[in-house]
Amino acid sequence: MDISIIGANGSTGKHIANRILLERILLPTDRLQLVGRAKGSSGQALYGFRQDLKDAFAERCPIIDIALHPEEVVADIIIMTAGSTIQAHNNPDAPPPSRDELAIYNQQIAIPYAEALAKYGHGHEVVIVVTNPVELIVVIFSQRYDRHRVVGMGAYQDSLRFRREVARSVNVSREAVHAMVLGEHGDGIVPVWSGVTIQGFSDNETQRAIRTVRSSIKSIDFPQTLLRMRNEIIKIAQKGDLAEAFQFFDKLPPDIRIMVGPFLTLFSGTKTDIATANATIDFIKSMLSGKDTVIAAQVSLDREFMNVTAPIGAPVIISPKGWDAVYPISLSDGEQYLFLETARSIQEKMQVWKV
Ligand SMILES: NC(=O)c1ccc[n+]([C@@H]2O[C@H](COP(=O)([O-])OP(=O)(O)OC[C@H]3O[C@@H](n4cnc5c(N)ncnc54)[C@H](O)[C@@H]3O)[C@@H](O)[C@H]2O)c1
Repeated sequence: MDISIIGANGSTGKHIANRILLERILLPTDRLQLVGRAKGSSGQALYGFRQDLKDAFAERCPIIDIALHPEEVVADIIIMTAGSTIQAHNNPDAPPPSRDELAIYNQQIAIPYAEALAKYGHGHEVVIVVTNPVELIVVIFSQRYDRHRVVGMGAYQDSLRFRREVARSVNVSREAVHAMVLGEHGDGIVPVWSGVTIQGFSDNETQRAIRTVRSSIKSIDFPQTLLRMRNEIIKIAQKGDLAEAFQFFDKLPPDIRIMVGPFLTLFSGTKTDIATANATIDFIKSMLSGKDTVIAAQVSLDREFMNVTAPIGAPVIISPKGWDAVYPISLSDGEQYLFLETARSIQEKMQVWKV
């Protein structure tokens, strides 16, 4: 098996490469391809990065090659991590950072890779999209290549965060909580409270626990609550008191923490690259396990779920071929409303971004 990481010299790309080798996802006879751009420092730095990986993993290293042009990308699994990332700012009058700011720039990076894949690919590649805005980059690849072989990591990572935050609030381990986040990897997230199960809790106990910890009784109130709480915490972070901001964060409801956590991390001057690499590796392992696994991921829907046609986080069955089908979970009325509103908002953005 071959894996290609586009943007391998970036912080997320590097962590992913390291984890692939650490967890022996590739055998010494397999190939890892590190992809950078010919113009710019990353192309040069990849030669050094390859050397560092060889030093670290010696005979456990797969064959590592370097590609500096989109048409040279060849692999069974292509991980798209190239692109710019959002920056924190300290201007209280400016809107909070949003992944949407990256659209124009990252779109231009993704298109040549999607076109090269459509032209030179063997048709069996699976593309895992990490680059933001995830929905946009998923649609760019899906328009040019088999959409069932393109999946975005955002909803998967948000779901892992949701499980962890619920677990933290009810004092169990993340493994004991099953939960999904659908919708957008951004303000339009849809935490599916109606589907939460907690190992060791009866249905009644689960419902009681959820009522105690969730941010709003009704899903339709969630977006407003999220905006209000996020603005409050960003103000504290912009004052420069990150210790206080993280104390405030710990008291927030779990569905708010999913969204606020990455922003607060950004304001502290660091990134979410380790968690993202971890989620990507987790995802690849599930995909390669051969078992039909249901996960939340951004895919380009064509009416398979709630009659929506948009790139959006949906419950899908994944396999080594990508996503085979949507898994028909039922949502509460409020969650359905949120999901459809998010789909409408994503469709509007796609029109603005002209895809
Ligand atoms: N989905 C998620 O949960 C999640 C989490 C973290 C980051 N991200 C996204 O992943 C992307 C990368 O984030 P990062 O923190 O690693 O950024 P980074 O700036 O550290 O790395 C980006 C890399 O992309 C490379 N690059 C730029 N243009 C390229 C091109 N044309 N071809 C090949 N490589 C190119 C750069 O040289 C750089 O090495 C961003 O869009 C970020 O928003 C997503």
